[in-house]
Amino acid sequence: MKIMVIGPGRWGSFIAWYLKKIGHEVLLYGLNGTEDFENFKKSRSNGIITLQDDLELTDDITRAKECDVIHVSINAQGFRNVCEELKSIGIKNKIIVTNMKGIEISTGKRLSEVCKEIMDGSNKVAAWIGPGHPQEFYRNVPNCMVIDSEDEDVKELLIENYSSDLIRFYYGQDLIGNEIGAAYKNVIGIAAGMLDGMKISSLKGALMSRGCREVARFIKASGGKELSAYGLCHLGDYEATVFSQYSHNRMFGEMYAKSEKYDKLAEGYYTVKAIKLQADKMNLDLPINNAVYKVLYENSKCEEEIDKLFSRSLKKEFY
Ligand SMILES: NC(=O)C1=CN([C@@H]2O[C@H](COP(=O)(O)OP(=O)(O)OC[C@H]3O[C@@H](n4cnc5c(N)ncnc54)[C@H](OP(=O)(O)O)[C@@H]3O)[C@@H](O)[C@H]2O)C=CC1
Ligand SMILES: O=C(CO)COP(=O)(O)O
Repeated sequence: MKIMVIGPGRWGSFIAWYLKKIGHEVLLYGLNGTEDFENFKKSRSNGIITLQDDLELTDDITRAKECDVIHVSINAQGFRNVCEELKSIGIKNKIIVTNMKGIEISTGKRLSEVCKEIMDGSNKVAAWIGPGHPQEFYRNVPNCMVIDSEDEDVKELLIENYSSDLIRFYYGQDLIGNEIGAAYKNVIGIAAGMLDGMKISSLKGALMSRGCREVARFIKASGGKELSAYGLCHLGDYEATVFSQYSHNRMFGEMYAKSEKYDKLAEGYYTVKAIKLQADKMNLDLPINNAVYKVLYENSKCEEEIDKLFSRSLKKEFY
């Protein structure tokens, strides 16, 4: 297949490298003058991966018209603008794959919903999510991921063409739950980092268990399947987020707890706000999201929020 990947960052560059490695024709699109794209133009490397010589770099978005599939891997809050741009150049009859984890703050929409709202109805949308860091894949450590879509044929086509001994794809069965679970795990990752920063990492087991229950409640209230909280897109992504040295969200949380600055993209910082706004509208009890939100947006101290979580009324485990 001929494929464009939009976003030459940590994950987009890996997606491009991977798709090229398994035999597809790949264009990696970036904006001139941005650090990641300029580095690839100069050295074909970002310090994590080195792109194949015949993987084409382009700054011409209209070349998306030549492709069968368009992947997008930028910051989730910027996705609407990319959809508008693709629409403005007349993109039709393509498969759009979201390689991002987030929920739009201004609308509370999942990324596939944003895409469907804006793009021409002839396009199909899919989400490729689940655990995995480029640093691990690049040293040939395999992982299991998910491709989900409302369109069964698109799911089939992508999974047939993208599976390899490096990535074992599972057929997603709940686009709502999988997109929410993938986005929410970054909030849990920030909470995990805060525990590390406070030197109380032993609470991560409780965080994972209570986190899954909280996410399951939010997924159910949003029309998805509770079970998806326990699938690859959420629980299955905890090792890569709650424990990994490579997780930007975990590292952001750790540094925040230590009052240190972190300048890489941590999607959970935005997702926590999107979820808080939705939870307030839906009158939902999401204590971990609420605690992280209070720390990041209302100047509460991590220790104060832990105390509040522990002094909540006693509950049945599976309420
Ligand atoms: N296992 C998985 O599924 C993983 C998923 N992710 C997800 O991937 C997404 C991206 O994360 P990550 O790669 O770490 O982020 P990065 O910040 O490393 O990469 C984003 C890149 O997109 C570029 N960009 C932003 N806007 C545009 C635009 N309009 N057109 C072209 N390029 C643009 C950025 O340029 P600039 O430098 O100017 O901002 C940057 O190079 C996130 O949603 C993250 O959650 C990440 C890792 C693993
Ligand atoms: O989604 C990821 C791993 O699966 C990447 O997580 P971070 O953005 O926290 O590094």
